[in-house]
Amino acid sequence: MAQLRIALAQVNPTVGDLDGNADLIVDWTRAAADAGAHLVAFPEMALTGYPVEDLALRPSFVAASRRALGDVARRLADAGMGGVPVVVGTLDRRDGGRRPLNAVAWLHGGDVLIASAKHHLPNYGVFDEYRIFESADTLPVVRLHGVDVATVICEDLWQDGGPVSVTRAAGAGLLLAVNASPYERDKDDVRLDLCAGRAREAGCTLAYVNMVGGQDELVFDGDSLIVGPDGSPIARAPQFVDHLLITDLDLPEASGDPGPASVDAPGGATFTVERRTLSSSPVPAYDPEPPTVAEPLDDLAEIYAALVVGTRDYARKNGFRSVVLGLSGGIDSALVATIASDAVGPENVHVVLLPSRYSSEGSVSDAEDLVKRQGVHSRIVPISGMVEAFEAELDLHGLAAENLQARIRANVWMGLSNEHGHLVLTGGNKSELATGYSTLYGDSAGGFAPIKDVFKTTVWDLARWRNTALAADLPFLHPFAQEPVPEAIIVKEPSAELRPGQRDRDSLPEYAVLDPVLADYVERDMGRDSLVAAGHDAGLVDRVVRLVDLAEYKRRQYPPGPKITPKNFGRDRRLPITNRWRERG
Ligand SMILES: Nc1ncnc2c1ncn2[C@@H]1O[C@H](COP(=O)(O)OP(=O)(O)OC[C@H]2O[C@@H]([n+]3cccc(C(=O)O)c3)[C@H](O)[C@@H]2O)[C@@H](O)[C@H]1O
Ligand SMILES: Nc1ncnc2c1ncn2[C@@H]1O[C@H](COP(=O)(O)OP(=O)(O)OP(=O)(O)O)[C@@H](O)[C@H]1O
Ligand SMILES: NC(=O)CC[C@H](N)C(=O)O
Repeated sequence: MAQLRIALAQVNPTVGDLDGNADLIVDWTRAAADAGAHLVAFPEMALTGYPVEDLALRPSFVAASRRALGDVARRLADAGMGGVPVVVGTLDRRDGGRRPLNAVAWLHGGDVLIASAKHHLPNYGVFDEYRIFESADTLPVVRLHGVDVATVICEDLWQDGGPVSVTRAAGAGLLLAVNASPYERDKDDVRLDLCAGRAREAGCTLAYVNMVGGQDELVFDGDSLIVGPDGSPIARAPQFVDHLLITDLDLPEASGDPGPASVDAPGGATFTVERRTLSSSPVPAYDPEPPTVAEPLDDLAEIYAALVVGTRDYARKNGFRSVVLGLSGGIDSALVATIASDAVGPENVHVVLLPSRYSSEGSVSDAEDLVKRQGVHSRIVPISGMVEAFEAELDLHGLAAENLQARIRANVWMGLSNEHGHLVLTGGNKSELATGYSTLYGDSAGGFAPIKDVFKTTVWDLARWRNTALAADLPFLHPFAQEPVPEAIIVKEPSAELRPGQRDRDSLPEYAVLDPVLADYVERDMGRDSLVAAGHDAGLVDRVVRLVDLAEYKRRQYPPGPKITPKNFGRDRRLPITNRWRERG
């Protein structure tokens, strides 16, 4: 056996920021080298950020990415780190290739030593990789201190018959997977099982490095890990934070046999095994450090973390230091304000209380209680006068007059955003987006929507969870002196307060009944008959399905927000707006 100290760099790159990401790679390699690592691995497309979407189709970006990779290799060597091999995901192109490659490169001694590319291109859910990349059939195997290390890229683990299926025959002693695997609820357990199964298939230890941070509607949770050849966990990084996972591994030494130059995979592809040797003699024995094994977060903690990180990184990476939102005294805007305080700090959160003639007493007093608890900036802008002026000029009645209030509120947020440079946060939840229960250009206006993928029942759960959570539970929670969400806001009946006595339940089924139907229809794509067969009331199903189908046009105009479920409204669910298909009984 040979000893190797592996560093998995769970970093947060920014899409398109080649210079900033290059600095990240150099800085983290330095930290890994200082910790005595023999190999440092960065996530999939760490140099470009992920996903680059159609930027990959722009020759200027591909060329700049290729130049940046060579520059990083030279910078590492110039800084005295050329002796530590660095494995990094990047964007590449084959001479004469039709499309670019989602690639992984080994940097060593100032050079780009070897570059291979992803075989399985995910093209479902939020992914569009067939559109932008071409697939490759190579398995790189690099001999490092006597251990043969093979590399694969993210989706290559998720599909059968790819490079993992030939790793055992290629004789690898360590399989290194570089990933950009977005968060969704419970995915950490799925990934652990997946890695365990692939380690057993490959017959060797598997090291999995994932990205962390937010990119538009995706949030990467990190959760990098290492499992042994029998699938048993060896090391695990904490979720949602930058982390250098350093682990000492005992790995089998490569045999003298040069191994096959190509291997047929069970699915029919033939993989070329591209071999290089960096050093064939083992590292002298040293005292290994105990591995880090972080506990995964529980369900509500990880959802909340995803919402905070998604909001924080959207604001930061788009140049916003502060946010503004309407605070109504209802639970949705209360939770969004709390997420915002955790994401950018209460000193950078500006809330506006916009009472109308229909606002309840608690609308202002409960909102003010939250302002006091969290220490955010607030102002009151009564809207009755603006509404009356508008009504008088336009002669609006009924729903048109009701919606006017929501639109005037949105004008206030956008005005303050234009004036002070705040990002406007939008308060709609997934139950509202699903049923179209929001006003176009009114409460649905804004730049980023932190809870758009969170069903209303989970909104309440998260508010309760946050009131009990301590800064020790998650490193980025603000240490409020008291519970940040007033109990009065959590227990009150939901209402848009656009007309006297309006309650959500006059327009929608109770959320406890609605949300399970929505989960089955929206996230599991069940048709009308399957929904009824699953036990949902037939009348309720017909009503809900109709509301969802008719609201597609509203969703298409909704701001982006963090994905936390298996199917979000956004890249995950693409339906025609003009659509006469109706689910019928
Ligand atoms: N297929 C299509 N493609 C493009 N546009 C389409 C369209 N169909 C209608 N439209 C447009 O959409 C308009 C109707 O949508 P919209 O103006 O939103 O109005 P609408 O959906 O009729 O009313 C908003 C509803 O949201 C409720 N709500 C719930 C929670 C909070 C709030 C709040 O504001 O705080 C509101 C409110 O009580 C009311 O029931 C039509 O007048 C038309 O202009
Ligand atoms: N009186 C108000 N002052 C400030 N903002 C408001 C007011 N009323 C509504 N809004 C804005 O419009 C959004 C939509 O209102 P909606 O009633 O759907 O949500 P909510 O009041 O936060 O929660 P709930 O639905 O539980 O009452 C709010 O989140 C808030 O941003
Ligand atoms: N970047 C990828 O290839 C990600 C795809 C993979 N199924 C995941 O979600 O982890």
